[in-house]
Order: sequence, then C-alpha cells, then structure tokens
Amino acid sequence: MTTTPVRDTTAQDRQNPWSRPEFEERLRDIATTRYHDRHAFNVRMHEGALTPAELRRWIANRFHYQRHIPVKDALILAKFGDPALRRMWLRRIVDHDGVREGEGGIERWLRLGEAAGLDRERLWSAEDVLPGVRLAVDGYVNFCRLRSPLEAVAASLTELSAPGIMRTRIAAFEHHYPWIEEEGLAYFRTRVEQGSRDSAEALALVERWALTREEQERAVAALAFKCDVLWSLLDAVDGSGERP
Ligand SMILES: O=C(O)c1cc(C(=O)O)c2c(n1)C(=O)C(=O)c1cc(C(=O)O)[nH]c1-2
Repeated sequence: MTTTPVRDTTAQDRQNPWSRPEFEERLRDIATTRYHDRHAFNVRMHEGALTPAELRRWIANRFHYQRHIPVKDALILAKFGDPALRRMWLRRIVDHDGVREGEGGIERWLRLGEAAGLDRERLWSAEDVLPGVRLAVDGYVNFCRLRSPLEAVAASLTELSAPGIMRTRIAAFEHHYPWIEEEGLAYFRTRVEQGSRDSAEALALVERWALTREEQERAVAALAFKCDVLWSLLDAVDGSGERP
C-alpha cells in the first residue's frame, strides 16, 4: 500500500519525537486543513446549492461508506489482545449496527434515505454506488485490515472534525432542504456526541502508542490517507455522470 505524503523530514528530525502537544497539533492540523468540509461538493451542500438529485446521489453513495464502518471496526477489534480495548471498540460496532433489528446508525441512515425519497431495498442493493466510491471505501477497509493498530486507529481521527460538520449539515438541511423530513436528520444528531467521544478515545490511544518519531509520522500519514478517502468519495459523487 502507498503512503500519503505529508511532508519531508530529515534523518536528524526522525530521531526526536515530537512533544505530545506538538504531535497533537500536527494531527489536528491535518484533520482540519485536509478535511472534506472544504470539498466543493460539501461547500455547495452547506450553501443550499445541491439539487434533490445530487443530494440523493450523495445519500445513496455515502450509505456504502456507512455500512462498511462496522466492518472496518471489526477488523480493528480483531487486532487487539486486551479485553478492555476490545470492549471500548466494540461499542463503535454496536453504535452502527444496534443491539437489535431497527436500531443503530445504519438504520438511521436508511431512514435518512427514506426521508429523502429513496427506497431502502435499493440502498442495500448498492446499484447506485459509483466506482470511485467503491474504491475509496475498499481503500479504507483494506487499510484497516492490513495496517498496524496504531495506523488503523489514527485513520479514524478524521472524527475530530466530524462533530463540526454534523452541526453545519443539520443547520443546512433544516434551512435549505426542508423537503427532507426532519426525522431523517436523526443520524447526524446522534453522531455529534458519538463522534466527540470516539475521537477523544482514539486520540488518547494514538498518543499513548506513538512514542517514536517514526510512529508519530505513521499516525499523521494514516490520518492524511483517511482525509484522502473522504475527499475521493466526494470527488466521485461530485463528478458523476449517470452510468449507462
Ligand atoms: O458525514 C461525515 O462527514 C462523516 C465523517 C466521518 C469521518 O470524519 O471520518 C465519519 C462519519 N461521518 C460517520 O458518520 C461515521 O460514523 C464515522 C466513523 C468514522 C471512522 O473512521 O471510524 N468516521 C466517520
């Protein structure tokens, strides 16, 4: 697998780990400056400029990402030897899958789809998922499958910026897209708190595990890679003509 370049470092740099505050600042900087809230498609979404067809295309394609989040979290879970860590991470899977039928984040995303006029069977069928979205999601799942626990957990740190984009999105949907029924926004409302908690937990783990400069750089590169995943997904949705 390739590594997303972040910046050049000299051999001498490499011998000195960043202090914890400096490391955290570098992570936060990537999670801010490379985050997909700056992508033209999200900018247009937040300004209210998307057509209903574009918004539905985004919802259908983002469902492909959502349904694979618990898959990648199960791959991460399987890397942990410590029961306390597994318990912590297991909660993420439950957040998305629910404890029983009809609950959880995936179900809430399906209801968002229905509130926007999409059929849940069609969402599950993945018929409308664009090739670039499949590749971006596969890229993220395989990254978590193949890389170290440190890198897989660091990749989730885009969630440092997720609560902010959720709040912006809720306001944008209420204001600009009132044709989407209010109950459809439950997914975003729930993620504000879940994303804050998840990112705080993941940041603490990454700071605990990345002790050498090399490990710190790997964590930063993993986060940059994940920003690229989210960006590529939107590139595909933004650029899409309908497939034949
Ligand atoms: O809608 C978004 O902008 C957005 C972004 C992200 C993110 O930043 O990775 C996640 C989510 N949503 C999300 O809903 C979600 O469950 C989630 C899990 C993860 C992860 O990498 O573990 N990121 C995100």
